[in-house]
Amino acid sequence: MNSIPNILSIAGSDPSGGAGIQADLKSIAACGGYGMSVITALTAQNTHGVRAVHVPPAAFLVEQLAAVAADVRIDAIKIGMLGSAPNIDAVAAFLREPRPGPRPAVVLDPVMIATSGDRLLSADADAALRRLLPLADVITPNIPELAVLCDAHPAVDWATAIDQARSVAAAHGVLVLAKGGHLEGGDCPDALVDADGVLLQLTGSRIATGNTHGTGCSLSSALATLHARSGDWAEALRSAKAWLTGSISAADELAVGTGHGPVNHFAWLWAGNRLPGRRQTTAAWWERISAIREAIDRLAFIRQLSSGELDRADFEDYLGQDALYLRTYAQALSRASELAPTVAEQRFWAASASECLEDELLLHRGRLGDEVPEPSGTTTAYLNHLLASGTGYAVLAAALLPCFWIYQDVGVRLAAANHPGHPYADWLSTYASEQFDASTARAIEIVDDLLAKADEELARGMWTAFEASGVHELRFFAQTRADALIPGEAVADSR
Ligand SMILES: Nc1ncnc2c1ncn2[C@@H]1O[C@H](COP(=O)(O)OP(=O)(O)O)[C@@H](O)[C@H]1O
Ligand SMILES: Cc1ncc(COP(=O)(O)OP(=O)(O)O)c(N)n1
Repeated sequence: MNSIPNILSIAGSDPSGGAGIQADLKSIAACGGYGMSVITALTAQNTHGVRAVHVPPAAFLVEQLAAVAADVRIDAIKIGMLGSAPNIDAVAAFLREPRPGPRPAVVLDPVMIATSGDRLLSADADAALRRLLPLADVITPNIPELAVLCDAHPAVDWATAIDQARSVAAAHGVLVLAKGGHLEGGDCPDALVDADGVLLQLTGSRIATGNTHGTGCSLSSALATLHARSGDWAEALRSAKAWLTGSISAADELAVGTGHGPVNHFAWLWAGNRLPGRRQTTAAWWERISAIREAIDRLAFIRQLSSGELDRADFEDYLGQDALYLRTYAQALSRASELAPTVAEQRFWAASASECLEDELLLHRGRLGDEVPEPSGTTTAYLNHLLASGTGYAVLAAALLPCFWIYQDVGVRLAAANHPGHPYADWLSTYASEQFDASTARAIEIVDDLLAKADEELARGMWTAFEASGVHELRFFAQTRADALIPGEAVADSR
């Protein structure tokens, strides 16, 4: 079970290790992620400032992005120094590309000028950067960058900074993290702001140190990583700020350069602090059972049903087991209705049970007559698993979900393969159902809500029930003669 999110940093290199991708990779690791870095620009800088900047052709940035995305699941993206307008456009195109799986959250640190005063974005790139802003979920400008984004003078007080953040959020449809690092005074507040105002404000005391090189890079990477773990911006910001404060407090323990030195990224962990646990979501579960889903798609039964080559006797075997399955599955749905804490959820499960029995009558009896086969060992094992999960609502809901979700997902491809002369045209036409799509979405929503409220032990139990049902789905589809695979082997191959 993989609980370490993959975080992609798209940023420039700081050879002194305090800012840029070097800071990003340290921050991602310190906050519990696996860091990857696509490099936009090389700087020659140290703790005193930037001596030179080299921006390679945007085509090479495109190559790097494509190589990573072709192979690695990306759970979140942090964007830092982009250097040039062509680089910005290349990143915008990458973010717009459709790809399978949940969309990664994007944190954009609109790096323009280093605290040392050196430019890190070419002067002609401001317009391109504005076009990129709406593709991010959160942007993290410092006070001077915020001023550029709203064509105003840099704020000299916190209230003005918040006003500017609100106007940028409204103009670009993005959350803005306003940061107080560049203000005078003993406080160092940060606030998450949307078009309507402050969503969350965190106060903090200014730590008396000159070693704050790379704090912006570090904070934005930490935010992306912690959001990938928790799924919640407010929670991610609280944890990121606590971690960064610890890292700034311990910055003077390092002896790196004689200027404006870096923060101590691992001090917080070395002091024995623990990261918050990763919050689970059904989207992540769905990813984790991708091998099971792919194995289902590879089954001869599915492929032959899709092409129309499936032997009629194999089809009838499947229908017989499906009819038996649906009867007891309806009991498990009714049990969920009995356990549901709200009337809305009670009604949802009860309606699903009723639809399931109607399907059994309409779809199966019409084709099979009154002949009811014996349940196979595979069918019995799946049903026993569902009935045994009925001791608690959350675990039962998680166990029921794959039957909605996998059936709907496989059904999309089967329905697409249908055509007027298809030998199983009437059966395949039952797969494209907007009503079933809506029920699947509702079941996902219910299980996600339950997961958000579950403690670690319950979440583990829910995942175990969900994964087991995924395996039972595979075995169920694999049980006809069409598949030479022994179901146990198919499952072993898929995990
Ligand atoms: N001396 C400091 N003490 C505590 N927190 C600081 C200090 N300097 C910066 N921070 C925090 O570091 C983060 C980055 O802030 P800021 O310096 O405003 O951005 P940037 O590094 O992008 O210029 C913010 O969370 C800010 O509150
Ligand atoms: C390569 C590179 N990227 C970004 C920055 C700017 O760093 P930031 O975290 O905004 O902090 P300061 O060091 O400017 O306070 C950089 N210097 N180099």
